[in-house]
Amino acid sequence: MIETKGLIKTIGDKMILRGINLSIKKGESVAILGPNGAGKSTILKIIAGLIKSTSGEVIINGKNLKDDPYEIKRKIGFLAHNSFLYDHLTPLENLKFFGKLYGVKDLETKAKALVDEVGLSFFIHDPVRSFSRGMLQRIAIARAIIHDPEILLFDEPHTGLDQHAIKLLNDVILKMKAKGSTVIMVTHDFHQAVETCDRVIIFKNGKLVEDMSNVSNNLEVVTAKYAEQVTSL
Ligand SMILES: Nc1ncnc2c1ncn2[C@@H]1O[C@H](COP(=O)(O)OP(=O)(O)OP(=O)(O)O)[C@@H](O)[C@H]1O
Repeated sequence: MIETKGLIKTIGDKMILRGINLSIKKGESVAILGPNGAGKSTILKIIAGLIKSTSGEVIINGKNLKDDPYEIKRKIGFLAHNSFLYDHLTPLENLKFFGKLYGVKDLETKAKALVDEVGLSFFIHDPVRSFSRGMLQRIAIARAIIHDPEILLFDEPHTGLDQHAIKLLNDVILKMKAKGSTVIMVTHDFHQAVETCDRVIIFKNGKLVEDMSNVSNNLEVVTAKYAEQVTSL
Protein backbone atom coordinates (compact mmCIF):
# COMPACT_ATOMS: atom_id res chain seq x y z
CA MET A 1 0.00 0.00 0.00
CA ILE A 2 1.35 3.39 -1.02
CA GLU A 3 -0.18 6.59 0.26
CA THR A 4 0.74 10.20 -0.32
CA LYS A 5 -0.85 12.82 1.89
CA GLY A 6 -0.87 16.47 0.90
CA LEU A 7 2.35 16.14 -1.08
CA ILE A 8 3.74 19.54 -2.01
CA LYS A 9 7.00 20.23 -3.84
CA THR A 10 8.32 23.68 -4.47
CA ILE A 11 11.65 24.60 -6.03
CA GLY A 12 12.46 28.27 -5.58
CA ASP A 13 9.17 30.05 -6.17
CA LYS A 14 7.94 27.32 -8.52
CA MET A 15 5.19 25.02 -7.25
CA ILE A 16 5.70 21.61 -8.85
CA LEU A 17 3.28 19.47 -6.81
CA ARG A 18 0.23 21.16 -5.33
CA GLY A 19 -1.00 18.80 -2.62
CA ILE A 20 -1.25 15.27 -4.00
CA ASN A 21 -3.38 12.74 -2.10
CA LEU A 22 -3.06 9.30 -3.55
CA SER A 23 -3.79 5.83 -2.29
CA ILE A 24 -2.53 2.80 -4.20
CA LYS A 25 -3.38 -0.70 -3.04
CA LYS A 26 -0.87 -3.54 -2.97
CA GLY A 27 -0.82 -5.26 -6.36
CA GLU A 28 -2.44 -2.35 -8.17
CA SER A 29 -0.89 -1.09 -11.41
CA VAL A 30 -1.22 2.62 -12.04
CA ALA A 31 -0.26 4.70 -15.07
CA ILE A 32 0.38 8.41 -14.56
CA LEU A 33 -0.17 10.47 -17.70
CA GLY A 34 -0.14 14.20 -18.34
CA PRO A 35 1.60 17.00 -20.20
CA ASN A 36 5.31 17.87 -19.98
CA GLY A 37 6.17 19.54 -16.70
CA ALA A 38 3.01 18.32 -14.89
CA GLY A 39 5.06 16.86 -12.01
CA LYS A 40 4.86 13.17 -12.96
CA SER A 41 8.57 12.36 -12.62
CA THR A 42 8.78 14.49 -9.49
CA ILE A 43 6.18 12.44 -7.61
CA LEU A 44 7.86 9.21 -8.70
CA LYS A 45 11.24 10.45 -7.43
CA ILE A 46 9.66 11.45 -4.11
CA ILE A 47 8.03 8.01 -3.67
CA ALA A 48 11.38 6.39 -4.60
CA GLY A 49 13.04 8.45 -1.86
CA LEU A 50 15.40 10.13 -4.34
CA ILE A 51 14.17 13.64 -3.56
CA LYS A 52 12.27 15.06 -0.60
CA SER A 53 8.88 16.73 -0.69
CA THR A 54 8.57 20.26 0.67
CA SER A 55 5.64 19.09 2.81
CA GLY A 56 3.28 16.15 3.05
CA GLU A 57 3.90 12.49 3.69
CA VAL A 58 4.65 9.28 1.82
CA ILE A 59 3.52 6.15 3.63
CA ILE A 60 4.50 2.75 2.31
CA ASN A 61 3.09 -0.40 3.92
CA GLY A 62 2.07 1.71 6.91
CA LYS A 63 5.55 3.17 7.41
CA ASN A 64 6.47 6.76 6.83
CA LEU A 65 9.21 7.00 4.19
CA LYS A 66 11.00 9.59 6.33
CA ASP A 67 11.25 7.19 9.29
CA ASP A 68 12.56 4.14 7.45
CA PRO A 69 14.00 5.19 4.07
CA TYR A 70 16.62 2.42 3.84
CA GLU A 71 14.23 -0.48 4.47
CA ILE A 72 11.54 0.97 2.19
CA LYS A 73 13.99 1.63 -0.67
CA ARG A 74 14.94 -2.07 -0.71
CA LYS A 75 11.36 -2.90 -1.66
CA ILE A 76 11.43 -0.52 -4.65
CA GLY A 77 12.65 -1.05 -8.20
CA PHE A 78 13.11 2.30 -9.90
CA LEU A 79 13.57 2.79 -13.63
CA ALA A 80 14.45 6.43 -14.18
CA HIS A 81 15.52 8.48 -17.21
CA ASN A 82 19.09 7.85 -16.10
CA SER A 83 19.89 4.13 -16.50
CA PHE A 84 22.24 4.04 -13.45
CA LEU A 85 24.39 1.54 -15.40
CA TYR A 86 28.19 1.47 -15.41
CA ASP A 87 29.51 2.06 -18.91
CA HIS A 88 32.59 -0.13 -18.69
CA LEU A 89 30.73 -3.14 -17.28
CA THR A 90 28.87 -5.77 -19.30
CA PRO A 91 25.12 -6.41 -18.77
CA LEU A 92 25.96 -9.39 -16.58
CA GLU A 93 28.50 -7.44 -14.50
CA ASN A 94 26.07 -4.55 -14.08
CA LEU A 95 23.29 -6.84 -12.89
CA LYS A 96 25.65 -8.67 -10.53
CA PHE A 97 26.85 -5.36 -9.11
CA PHE A 98 23.31 -4.18 -8.32
CA GLY A 99 22.17 -7.66 -7.24
CA LYS A 100 25.01 -7.78 -4.68
CA LEU A 101 23.89 -4.44 -3.21
CA TYR A 102 20.48 -5.99 -2.57
CA GLY A 103 21.83 -9.35 -1.35
CA VAL A 104 20.11 -11.28 -4.16
CA LYS A 105 20.43 -15.06 -3.81
CA ASP A 106 21.67 -17.25 -6.71
CA LEU A 107 22.78 -14.04 -8.33
CA GLU A 108 24.75 -15.44 -11.29
CA THR A 109 21.82 -17.63 -12.43
CA LYS A 110 19.27 -14.88 -11.83
CA ALA A 111 21.32 -12.23 -13.66
CA LYS A 112 21.86 -14.52 -16.66
CA ALA A 113 18.15 -15.37 -16.80
CA LEU A 114 17.28 -11.65 -16.76
CA VAL A 115 19.75 -10.81 -19.53
CA ASP A 116 18.07 -13.56 -21.51
CA GLU A 117 14.58 -12.30 -20.61
CA VAL A 118 15.36 -8.82 -21.98
CA GLY A 119 16.78 -10.37 -25.15
CA LEU A 120 20.44 -9.44 -24.71
CA SER A 121 22.11 -12.85 -24.28
CA PHE A 122 24.10 -12.32 -27.45
CA PHE A 123 25.70 -9.19 -25.92
CA ILE A 124 26.12 -10.54 -22.39
CA HIS A 125 29.91 -9.97 -22.35
CA ASP A 126 30.05 -6.60 -24.16
CA PRO A 127 30.54 -3.40 -22.16
CA VAL A 128 27.30 -1.46 -22.16
CA ARG A 129 29.08 1.67 -23.43
CA SER A 130 28.69 0.23 -26.93
CA PHE A 131 24.93 -0.30 -26.50
CA SER A 132 22.17 1.57 -28.32
CA ARG A 133 19.60 3.55 -26.30
CA GLY A 134 17.04 0.75 -26.59
CA MET A 135 19.56 -1.89 -25.50
CA LEU A 136 20.49 0.24 -22.49
CA GLN A 137 16.81 0.61 -21.62
CA ARG A 138 16.38 -3.17 -21.76
CA ILE A 139 19.24 -3.75 -19.35
CA ALA A 140 18.05 -0.88 -17.13
CA ILE A 141 14.70 -2.70 -16.85
CA ALA A 142 16.51 -5.88 -15.79
CA ARG A 143 18.50 -3.85 -13.25
CA ALA A 144 15.32 -2.39 -11.78
CA ILE A 145 13.82 -5.83 -11.08
CA ILE A 146 16.91 -7.87 -10.13
CA HIS A 147 15.81 -7.93 -6.46
CA ASP A 148 12.14 -8.85 -7.15
CA PRO A 149 10.87 -5.54 -5.79
CA GLU A 150 7.44 -5.31 -4.19
CA ILE A 151 7.01 -1.91 -5.83
CA LEU A 152 7.98 -0.98 -9.38
CA LEU A 153 8.36 2.69 -10.25
CA PHE A 154 8.88 3.13 -13.98
CA ASP A 155 9.48 6.54 -15.57
CA GLU A 156 8.67 6.43 -19.28
CA PRO A 157 9.86 2.83 -19.63
CA HIS A 158 8.75 2.44 -23.26
CA THR A 159 10.86 5.33 -24.54
CA GLY A 160 13.44 4.23 -27.09
CA LEU A 161 12.19 0.67 -27.33
CA ASP A 162 11.35 -1.11 -30.58
CA GLN A 163 8.10 -3.08 -30.94
CA HIS A 164 9.72 -6.33 -29.85
CA ALA A 165 11.21 -4.72 -26.75
CA ILE A 166 7.88 -3.02 -25.93
CA LYS A 167 6.21 -6.42 -25.86
CA LEU A 168 9.07 -7.76 -23.79
CA LEU A 169 8.72 -4.89 -21.29
CA ASN A 170 4.95 -5.29 -21.07
CA ASP A 171 5.44 -9.00 -20.39
CA VAL A 172 7.91 -8.14 -17.62
CA ILE A 173 5.37 -5.71 -16.09
CA LEU A 174 2.54 -8.24 -16.33
CA LYS A 175 4.74 -10.96 -14.83
CA MET A 176 5.69 -8.71 -11.88
CA LYS A 177 1.99 -7.86 -11.46
CA ALA A 178 1.12 -11.55 -11.39
CA LYS A 179 3.70 -11.98 -8.61
CA GLY A 180 1.80 -9.32 -6.62
CA SER A 181 4.07 -6.31 -7.23
CA THR A 182 2.58 -2.83 -7.20
CA VAL A 183 3.38 -0.85 -10.35
CA ILE A 184 3.43 2.91 -10.90
CA MET A 185 4.36 3.89 -14.42
CA VAL A 186 4.79 7.42 -15.75
CA THR A 187 4.16 7.46 -19.47
CA HIS A 188 3.12 9.53 -22.48
CA ASP A 189 1.87 6.42 -24.21
CA PHE A 190 -1.85 5.98 -23.54
CA HIS A 191 -1.95 2.70 -25.47
CA GLN A 192 0.79 1.11 -23.33
CA ALA A 193 -0.81 2.55 -20.19
CA VAL A 194 -4.11 0.77 -20.78
CA GLU A 195 -2.34 -2.35 -22.00
CA THR A 196 -0.52 -2.88 -18.70
CA CYS A 197 -2.31 -0.89 -15.99
CA ASP A 198 -5.60 -1.24 -14.06
CA ARG A 199 -5.79 2.43 -13.20
CA VAL A 200 -5.02 5.64 -15.10
CA ILE A 201 -4.26 8.92 -13.34
CA ILE A 202 -3.83 12.24 -15.09
CA PHE A 203 -1.64 15.00 -13.71
CA LYS A 204 -1.79 18.60 -14.83
CA ASN A 205 0.12 21.53 -13.47
CA GLY A 206 1.08 19.72 -10.27
CA LYS A 207 -2.45 18.48 -9.56
CA LEU A 208 -4.21 15.17 -9.94
CA VAL A 209 -7.10 15.95 -12.30
CA GLU A 210 -8.42 12.50 -13.22
CA ASP A 211 -8.30 9.11 -11.49
CA MET A 212 -9.86 6.17 -13.35
CA SER A 213 -9.96 2.60 -12.06
CA ASN A 214 -10.86 -0.70 -13.61
CA VAL A 215 -9.50 0.46 -16.96
CA SER A 216 -9.94 -2.71 -19.02
CA ASN A 217 -13.67 -2.85 -18.25
CA ASN A 218 -14.20 0.86 -18.90
CA LEU A 219 -11.93 1.39 -21.85
CA GLU A 220 -14.31 3.63 -23.78
CA VAL A 221 -14.95 5.97 -20.85
CA VAL A 222 -11.24 6.09 -19.97
CA THR A 223 -10.28 6.83 -23.59
CA ALA A 224 -12.90 9.58 -23.85
CA LYS A 225 -11.82 11.22 -20.58
CA TYR A 226 -8.18 11.04 -21.62
CA ALA A 227 -8.98 12.63 -24.98
CA GLU A 228 -10.93 15.37 -23.19
CA GLN A 229 -7.92 16.15 -20.96
CA VAL A 230 -5.47 16.07 -23.87
CA THR A 231 -7.52 18.48 -25.98
CA SER A 232 -7.80 20.91 -23.08
CA LEU A 233 -3.99 21.12 -22.61
N1 LIG B 1 15.60 20.26 -10.01
C1 LIG B 1 14.71 21.10 -10.55
N2 LIG B 1 14.91 22.43 -10.55
C2 LIG B 1 13.98 23.28 -11.07
N3 LIG B 1 12.83 22.89 -11.62
C3 LIG B 1 12.59 21.58 -11.66
C4 LIG B 1 13.49 20.61 -11.13
N4 LIG B 1 12.97 19.37 -11.29
C5 LIG B 1 11.79 19.56 -11.91
N5 LIG B 1 11.57 20.87 -12.13
C6 LIG B 1 10.39 21.47 -12.77
O1 LIG B 1 9.25 20.86 -12.24
C7 LIG B 1 8.25 20.70 -13.22
C8 LIG B 1 7.78 19.27 -13.24
O2 LIG B 1 8.85 18.43 -13.67
P1 LIG B 1 8.65 16.86 -13.90
O3 LIG B 1 9.93 16.34 -14.44
O4 LIG B 1 8.11 16.25 -12.67
O5 LIG B 1 7.52 16.86 -15.03
P2 LIG B 1 6.93 15.65 -15.87
O6 LIG B 1 5.45 15.71 -15.71
O7 LIG B 1 7.59 14.38 -15.53
O8 LIG B 1 7.30 16.12 -17.35
P3 LIG B 1 7.77 15.30 -18.65
O9 LIG B 1 6.54 14.71 -19.23
O10 LIG B 1 8.32 16.39 -19.52
O11 LIG B 1 8.81 14.31 -18.26
C9 LIG B 1 8.87 21.18 -14.54
O12 LIG B 1 8.43 22.49 -14.79
C10 LIG B 1 10.35 21.16 -14.26
O13 LIG B 1 11.02 22.15 -14.98
